[in-house]
Amino acid sequence: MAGAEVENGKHVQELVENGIDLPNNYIWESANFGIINAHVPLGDIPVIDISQLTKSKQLDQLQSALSSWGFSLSSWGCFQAIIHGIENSLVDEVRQVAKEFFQLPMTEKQKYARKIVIPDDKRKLQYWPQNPQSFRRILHEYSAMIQQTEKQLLKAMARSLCLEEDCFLKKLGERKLIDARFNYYPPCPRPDLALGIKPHADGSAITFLLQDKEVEGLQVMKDDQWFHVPIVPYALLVIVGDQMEIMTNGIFKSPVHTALANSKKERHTLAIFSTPEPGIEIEPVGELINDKRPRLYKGLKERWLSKTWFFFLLFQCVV
Ligand SMILES: O=C(O)CCC(=O)C(=O)O
Ligand SMILES: [Fe+2]
Repeated sequence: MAGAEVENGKHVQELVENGIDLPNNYIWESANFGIINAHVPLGDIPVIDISQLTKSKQLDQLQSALSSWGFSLSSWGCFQAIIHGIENSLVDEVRQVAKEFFQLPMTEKQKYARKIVIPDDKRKLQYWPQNPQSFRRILHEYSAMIQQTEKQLLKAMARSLCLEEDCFLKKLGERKLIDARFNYYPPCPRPDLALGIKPHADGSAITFLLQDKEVEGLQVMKDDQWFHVPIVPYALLVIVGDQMEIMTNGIFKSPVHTALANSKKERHTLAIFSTPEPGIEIEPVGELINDKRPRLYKGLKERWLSKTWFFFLLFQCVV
């Protein structure tokens, strides 16, 4: 599914191509999240070697990156995964086809536009671009690798909470979904006024975010303060999603994050969202509910309220 904000029938990419100034309804105003600030402190986001998650040191790192116990100890809810088993060459290929896709004429991109992509029992290959030609092969390989990493990670996350290692995997169901969203942020005439992506928490169980190789823009909120997320070459930013927050009864928090636009440079990112099997209602793990920690649900996080400066492409990869 290709998706975008549309202004007078034009996508933001076309607004940029036609040299149109920022329309008023792209101006970001929020009572809750304040003004756009490109100069926030650098976040000390943990960097974790995924290949070592069987070791207790890395498991402790994982726990401290993700676990918030009560009010005294808060966590990032995300970390930079390195040595994740996905070859740098494949990551480069993914970036390359994403760039090529967004450079195609709008009419070509719109061939893949769908209002909704309903989960089915097979990959929705017909909605995946055939142009660039290697797009399908590369996305297929990449999503298969991500699935392996995800499995390893979900087990480690469970172990870090002293839970049976398959417990999250079981809760998400045998037919959980993997969605891939290619985000494209064209240069924006007023990045001080319009956001790339508005503050939100992901509705997934976990998200694997491949950041742009060079152009920064992501900010994450911790203790009510925004932090800038650095680019770690070839790392995947693993972000706790709302479903994981629910499964862990609020011990792992899904962090609010946002992406700024850039006045000169375009920016590409790829978010892979792992979500529960459709129809499954996610509940907290029983062992994480007790007298000290009653069953806790966070309400829905801030939803998408105003228009944002990006263009995306969403695919269902694996079921
Ligand atoms: O592009 C980014 O840096 C963030 C993307 C994101 O948060 C999302 O797609 O949910
Ligand atoms: Fe997100």
